[in-house]
Amino acid sequence: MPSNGDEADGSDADSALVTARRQLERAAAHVDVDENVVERLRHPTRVERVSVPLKHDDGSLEVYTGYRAQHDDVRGPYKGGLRYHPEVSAEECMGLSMWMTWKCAVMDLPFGGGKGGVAVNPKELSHKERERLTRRFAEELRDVVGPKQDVPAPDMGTDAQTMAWFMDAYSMQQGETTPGVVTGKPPVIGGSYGREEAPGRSVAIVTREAVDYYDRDLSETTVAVQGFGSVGANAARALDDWGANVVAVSDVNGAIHDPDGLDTEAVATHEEEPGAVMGYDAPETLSNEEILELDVDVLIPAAVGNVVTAGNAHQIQADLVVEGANGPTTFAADEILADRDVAVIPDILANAGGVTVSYFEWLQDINRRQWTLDRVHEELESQMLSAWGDVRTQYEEKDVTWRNAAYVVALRRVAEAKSTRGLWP
Ligand SMILES: NC(=O)C1=CN([C@@H]2O[C@H](COP(=O)(O)OP(=O)(O)OC[C@H]3O[C@@H](n4cnc5c(N)ncnc54)[C@H](OP(=O)(O)O)[C@@H]3O)[C@@H](O)[C@H]2O)C=CC1
Ligand SMILES: O=C(O)CCC(=O)C(=O)O
Repeated sequence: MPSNGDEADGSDADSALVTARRQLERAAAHVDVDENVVERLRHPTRVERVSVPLKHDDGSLEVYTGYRAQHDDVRGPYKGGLRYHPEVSAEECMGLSMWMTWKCAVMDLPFGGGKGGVAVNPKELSHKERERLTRRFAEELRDVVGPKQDVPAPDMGTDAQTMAWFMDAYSMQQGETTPGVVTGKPPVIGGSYGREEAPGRSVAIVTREAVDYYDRDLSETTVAVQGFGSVGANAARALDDWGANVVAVSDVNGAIHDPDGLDTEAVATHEEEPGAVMGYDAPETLSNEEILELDVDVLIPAAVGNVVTAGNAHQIQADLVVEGANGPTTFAADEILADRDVAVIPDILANAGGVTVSYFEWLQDINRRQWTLDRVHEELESQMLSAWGDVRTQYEEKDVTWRNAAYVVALRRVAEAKSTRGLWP
């Protein structure tokens, strides 16, 4: 049985599940929602745990463990990424799937929340091994996924190619090509233009809006981005393009810093060459801890969870933190930053461009149509501005943090859907 997270010791770097539950309970105090609904939402509907045997290139066999957590589907099919990372666990997937429920609701998308993955280090697998692992994982999940049931997408350690293999394996089992079973595919097989850059682009849009909200000028704003993968690199490049001064970025090996601004197009991304950021000729290198404490206006943690902690929250010098990663701020750090008046724009709003363009992709698949990149950008911009406006209204009306404001928007929508369907009083 997967752990339900109740045994957590309350230490700073809690699991995603424990943090997600604490955030839910804190936000529920600001919404008029039945306590039974809140109790129900503390638990996922289902967690599928599967064994994924992989025959390595050298003929040896290793059995990995894979998961798919399905949190809530009152607003539509479960939706969320698949992660390949050694620390993937049932509890992590449960927490991440809760965040997906709120993310889809904040964006007003007709989806619920899901998340899954395999506990594996994809960097240790060859291309062929990753393909065999993905095909087998898709076979094991065949009964719980589907275009109307649960629609996976890329996350850390997976990409468009992974989704292509997943879609092919699922389609072969169904006996028909089923592009809508996953999103984040290459455009040639039903993927959407712009999906790859979308979470980073939404981080950039929300950063731009927040900078404007606090009466700053983007061209005079310095930015540090931790993580130079799908989310971090695209956020950094969009902000650079829109005139911000991106002075530091990092990957797993460390950070590069140039107070005069980096040429972000010239820094190799995780996709172009994992671990290559330090190869850029910058005046200064920093550690991944130091980049978080750099004297910048905006900090964008876009790598892994639990990096802003009670241990460093007092040292964060940025007065705006925009969460590119899922769950980069611990519960305790969140409270410290709030006390210090550091604005934290939460993951469930900031990086929601990924799932939003996934929704566009799902629509394109159902209708067998392909949108242009310009249309995707336009629709994403409009959906992000609408969600930003909804959250800003709650932020101002309720005088709460940006995270609580986003939760208020999401929780109301989910609770209302439950009561309208007659699921709860
Ligand atoms: N992809 C998506 O669609 C979405 C992803 N997210 C979230 O964004 C975050 C990043 O995902 P994504 O960009 O897809 O992942 P990628 O695998 O594309 O990139 C991750 C980046 O973080 C770096 N990194 C890995 N571990 C560490 C570490 N311990 N310290 C500092 N840097 C590290 C990697 O370095 P290296 O290149 O050296 O490996 C890489 O640059 C995750 O929390 C994910 O859940 C959120 C919304 C959508
Ligand atoms: O595109 C999607 O369906 C989900 C992306 C995701 O996993 C996330 O936003 O964390």
